Amino acid sequence: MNSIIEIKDVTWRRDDKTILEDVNWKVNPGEHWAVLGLNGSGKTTLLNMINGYIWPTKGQVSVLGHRFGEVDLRDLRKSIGWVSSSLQERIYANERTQHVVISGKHASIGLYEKPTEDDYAQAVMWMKQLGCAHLYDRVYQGCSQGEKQKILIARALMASPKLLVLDEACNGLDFISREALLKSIQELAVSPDAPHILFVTHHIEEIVPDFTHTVLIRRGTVFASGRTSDVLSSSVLSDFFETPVEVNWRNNRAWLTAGNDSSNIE
Ligand SMILES: Nc1ncnc2c1ncn2[C@@H]1O[C@H](COP(=O)(O)OP(=O)(O)OP(=O)(O)O)[C@@H](O)[C@H]1O
Repeated sequence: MNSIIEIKDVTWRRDDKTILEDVNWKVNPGEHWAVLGLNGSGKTTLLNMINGYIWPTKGQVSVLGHRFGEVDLRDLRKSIGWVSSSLQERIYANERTQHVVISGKHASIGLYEKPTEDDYAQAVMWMKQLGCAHLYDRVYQGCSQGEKQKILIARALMASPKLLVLDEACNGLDFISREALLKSIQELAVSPDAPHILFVTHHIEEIVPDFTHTVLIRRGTVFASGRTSDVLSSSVLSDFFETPVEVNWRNNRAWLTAGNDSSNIE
């Protein structure tokens, strides 16, 4: 497979509005990407396109080596895991954690078949990988926000996806829960046969070193993309945010502070 994702000259218009414009972006095998953009910049639209929920007005999309128009999108979606807040809201309140995880095997909400021994064994394996095996047999709704995210990631892994989209996975987490989740995601990223990860965020400090590459989305266009260490520089980000910011690297992570002149931040 030459590329995991290839988006060529893609534009998407809705009504009179251009939501994505001339987007070019390539994810190669072996890369994990952070997707960073402000509210309304077009990240979700781009993800919806990658998952085949919307079709480009212009340009070409290939995902996991399949060109849109030449592939059954329902089949393709089986290879894509997606964890988002909208999924969080759909899980049944009284479901046990291991059953939430097992439901990922067929991407269903709830279970329609009696799980096999093998299903339970796999659920435990993925819960261990995510550092949440201690939550086995707990009621899902009783888990904390960070614990729920780990369970939902384990759920997505039950289908052995080749691409895993984590959409604002750290939203609503306190510092400790956020760091615990990021640690689990990093361990997943370096594990054998790890899926390619797309980590969508508003926050630079969530971009851990295993996200080898970063794409910056602004107003429906790719502002910059490339190796994370190159993209997350003070000069690139000051241009991106259109206000001076300073990036400090600590433990291979970029930390952002407003620069001298923060008068543009309202
Ligand atoms: N179906 C649609 N019809 C019209 N406008 C849309 C549609 N989908 C998205 N938009 C608009 O496109 C822009 C980009 O939205 P999108 O949800 O992709 O941004 P985002 O980067 O994911 O934002 P956030 O970080 O706030 O979730 C927004 O202005 C949004 O209102």
